[in-house]
Amino acid sequence: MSPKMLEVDVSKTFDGARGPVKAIERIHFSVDEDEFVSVVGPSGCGKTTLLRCIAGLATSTSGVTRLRGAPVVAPPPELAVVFQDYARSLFPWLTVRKNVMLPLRHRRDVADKGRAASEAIDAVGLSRFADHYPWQLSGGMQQRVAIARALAYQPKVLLMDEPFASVDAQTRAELEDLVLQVRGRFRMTTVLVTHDIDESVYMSDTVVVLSRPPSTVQQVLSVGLPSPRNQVTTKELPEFARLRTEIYMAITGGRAAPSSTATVTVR
Ligand SMILES: Nc1ncnc2c1ncn2[C@@H]1O[C@H](COP(=O)(O)OP(=O)(O)OP(=O)(O)O)[C@@H](O)[C@H]1O
Repeated sequence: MSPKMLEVDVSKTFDGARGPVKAIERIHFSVDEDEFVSVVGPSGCGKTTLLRCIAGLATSTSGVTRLRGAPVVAPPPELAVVFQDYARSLFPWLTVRKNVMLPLRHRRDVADKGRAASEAIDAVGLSRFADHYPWQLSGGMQQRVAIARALAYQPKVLLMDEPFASVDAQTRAELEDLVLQVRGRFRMTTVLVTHDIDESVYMSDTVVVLSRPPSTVQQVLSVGLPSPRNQVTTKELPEFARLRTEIYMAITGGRAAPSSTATVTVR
């Protein structure tokens, strides 16, 4: 049997000022090729720490993450990360095109780097702005640039840490749909960390629900909603409401379920 695209097994204890801080007891789950997995959980349960360990940007205290069977000990070349803070992840003195091309300098296997950058910029709808600087763009457009940069890199695995948290609700919905479109086109395995339960259901094939810290995997839910997803009709489906309620109940330990219309965010 061929290995999973990602086999995540992370435990993490930090050296705090007042002794060890056990952030992650043990988080263990796997991700198939081309699968879209969201990770949700209560505030401070270690979502960012988990993503950093999967990306090889931090080391697990015990356990190991495997990418196609190989242990991740440093950031693997076939993996890209989109962070929440687009303002800090883009270089203000470089144009959109140059920002997008920057990581490609390490990719000897991408023959036509200019074309890869143009295709990614086009995919996020920013062709007209390729020669603009980030500070000439809105927040949502800057986050599109960060997504384009990850796409141009042509990663096998895309990790995203709260990528839409800093933009307004309408832009957020647009970016969610953009990621769903390009994910299919670029054939990527994707792991999304989010506070937003609705977003996790809307975007994913699978939702991994974490417990309070020191965190473990509390529940893994398959999302069988039809694709392509639609911001209105998908969210009206009874199955969407059932899943969001189940996740909400798991995270809050059974407090009253949300109404069917409010967006559910866990902080
Ligand atoms: N470098 C560090 N040193 C000590 N403790 C840390 C460090 N980084 C994170 N922690 C602790 O580990 C726990 C998990 O933090 P993390 O940021 O991964 O959680 P999170 O789920 O992403 O948080 P949020 O929901 O607020 O985004 C927290 O208790 C945090 O204080």
